[in-house]
Amino acid sequence: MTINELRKIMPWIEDYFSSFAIDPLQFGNKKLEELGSILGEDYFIEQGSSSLTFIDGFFLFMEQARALQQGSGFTVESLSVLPGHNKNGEKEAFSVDLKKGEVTAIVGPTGSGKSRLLADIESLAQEDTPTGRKILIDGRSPGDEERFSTEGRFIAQLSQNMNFVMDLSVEEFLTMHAESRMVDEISYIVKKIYDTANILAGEPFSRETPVTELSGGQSRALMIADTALLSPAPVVLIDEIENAGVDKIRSLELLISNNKIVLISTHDPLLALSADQRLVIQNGGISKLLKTTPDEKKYLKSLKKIDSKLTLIRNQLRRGEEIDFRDPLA
Ligand SMILES: Nc1ncnc2c1ncn2[C@@H]1O[C@H](COP(=O)(O)OP(=O)(O)OP(=O)(O)O)[C@@H](O)[C@H]1O
Repeated sequence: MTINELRKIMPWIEDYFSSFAIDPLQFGNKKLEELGSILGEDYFIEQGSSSLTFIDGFFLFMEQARALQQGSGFTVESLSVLPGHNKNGEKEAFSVDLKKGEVTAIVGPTGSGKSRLLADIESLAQEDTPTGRKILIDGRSPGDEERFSTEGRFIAQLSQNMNFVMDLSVEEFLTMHAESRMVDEISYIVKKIYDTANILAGEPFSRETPVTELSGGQSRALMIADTALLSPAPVVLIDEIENAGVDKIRSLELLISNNKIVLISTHDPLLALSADQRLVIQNGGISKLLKTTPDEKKYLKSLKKIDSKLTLIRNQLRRGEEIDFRDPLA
């Protein structure tokens, strides 16, 4: 195929050419293999490469881009947390298996070690963190490459503070992320994430807002929508969604609907009971694993009513209004 023909089916290959300072339009009717002799070996040596590496690299680039287009290529059926020890050095009693499509809440007093457990999973701990826990993916220990690679990471973490380091608008940020994921309909997915984030956020924001100017709740909402709709990561860790001023139940539903393994550290009864099960952490160690019972699920309905009433009052207070006492729950 000529370079023009290749560009037609894979427009993103232009990036590869530009990394060698080659303008593909200039050689559109040539074949890739001809570039070596047209430009000469010295040209490639000047670029710190060789014509052979240029050709080999092209095929590698194509393979990686294709893999990206088809998602991360990474599916995870289960994560296992093998016992470590609590803050007194006492061994945890059992290991925990987390499966695809399951939501697990992590509950326990302040300072008990909920964030530590999330951090162990995030770093795929191999007995090398303060808890001594070991994390297995689909029953096997991850290799160093999986643990330390910054590319194609399969765990997405939504932490309590979202700090953006780049001064881009919301639209530019989402477009850049969508481009890097090589999705086909960039403007469609950008709009979908933006609309969803605005539904989740307490206060709406515009596409032109610089990400660094978003409030805590708005940036959290943006990251939740982005993680649910664009990130291929099959594992999502959430640290205390409740303090962020986002619609927590909708956020959870959005993440669950994407068939991921979701772990959420929480002090919120509504979130804890929305999960399929909850891990109880005490003094740095996992002490219990409780399945959410049918009675608890039933109770969840009344909790939701109380919660929506609370949200209403919170919004009235925020808007500087007086509280409406007409509702029987008030
Ligand atoms: N098994 C352990 N061994 C040693 N240190 C631990 C262990 N588990 C947790 N810690 C440490 O205890 C401290 C508190 O833990 P962490 O921040 O995870 O608590 P938390 O439950 O998330 O608290 P909060 O609810 O306030 O966010 C951290 O410094 C953490 O590293």
